[in-house]
Amino acid sequence: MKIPVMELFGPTIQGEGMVIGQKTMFVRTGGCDYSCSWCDSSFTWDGSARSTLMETEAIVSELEKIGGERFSHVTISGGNPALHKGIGELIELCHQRGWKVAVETQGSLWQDWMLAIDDVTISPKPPSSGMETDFAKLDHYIEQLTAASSNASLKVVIFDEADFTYAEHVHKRYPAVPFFLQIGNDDSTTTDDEALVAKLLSRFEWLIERTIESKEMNDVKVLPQLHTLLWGNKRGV
Ligand SMILES: C[S@@+](CC[C@H](N)C(=O)[O-])C[C@H]1O[C@@H](n2cnc3c(N)ncnc32)[C@H](O)[C@@H]1O
Ligand SMILES: Nc1nc2[nH]cc(C(=O)O)c2c(=O)[nH]1
Ligand code: SF4
Ligand SMILES: [Mg+2]
Repeated sequence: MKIPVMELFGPTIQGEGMVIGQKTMFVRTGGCDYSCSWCDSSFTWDGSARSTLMETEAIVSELEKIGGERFSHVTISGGNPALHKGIGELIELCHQRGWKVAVETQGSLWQDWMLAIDDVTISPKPPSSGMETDFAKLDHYIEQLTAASSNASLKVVIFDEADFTYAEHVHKRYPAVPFFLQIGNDDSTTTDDEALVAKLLSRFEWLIERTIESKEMNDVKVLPQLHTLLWGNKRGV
């Protein structure tokens, strides 16, 4: 089956969430059912860049070509990878080669292949994104993953106080799911890395302090986007 691919890159490290630091390749798919105001990968859905329709075997060959034998983990992100049925076949091909597979999605669309993923990150969107969470859909998502004992986590990006309140609500609704807070990057186009890092570290400190204050947030992890601290807004890292 064919999948629209925006970019394939790596090996790099996973810069976010539950498997932060994990050496991994990335497959970034095209298209999203959301349009978050601060999306750092808006080229996947805003028409500014083109995807390439690729057979799953060709994706695997390309990963082998650019990553050689220097990886055993593949992260599928987007856009929303859950738009694409063909990813089930891609997961199978990766597993046949002994690679683990992670996915990044916002939890708005379900695919049965989600149950075959080794690390599922669900990132529901807070008010600052301009998107609205369909909690009935998210409930269903979490139920299916929990029933299958999937290795899943929730990750909420935080820009402001309203986002923090939203995150408290989400964590309270799904207390058994490992929960991550991630600092938001409000300037995902600047090339001034020094100023960007200074701003992100100061926002990170604010988020840590805010979390320390909150009695709803006793069992959470607070993280930056490690790749942004290291490489700024550079694409393909
Ligand atoms: C580009 S999205 C693609 C996967 C999926 N559409 C999603 O949103 O989960 C990958 C991750 O980047 C996060 N992200 C996007 N823009 C960001 C920004 N400006 N600052 C911090 N995190 C951001 C998303 O919340 C998500 O967790
Ligand atoms: N290094 C690195 N880590 C990431 N974690 C999530 C990413 C994404 O854009 O989905 C991402 C990315 O683009 N690069
Ligand atoms: S859901 Fe993810 S890819 Fe889609 S617009 Fe939001 S951050 Fe970007
Ligand atoms: Mg990213």
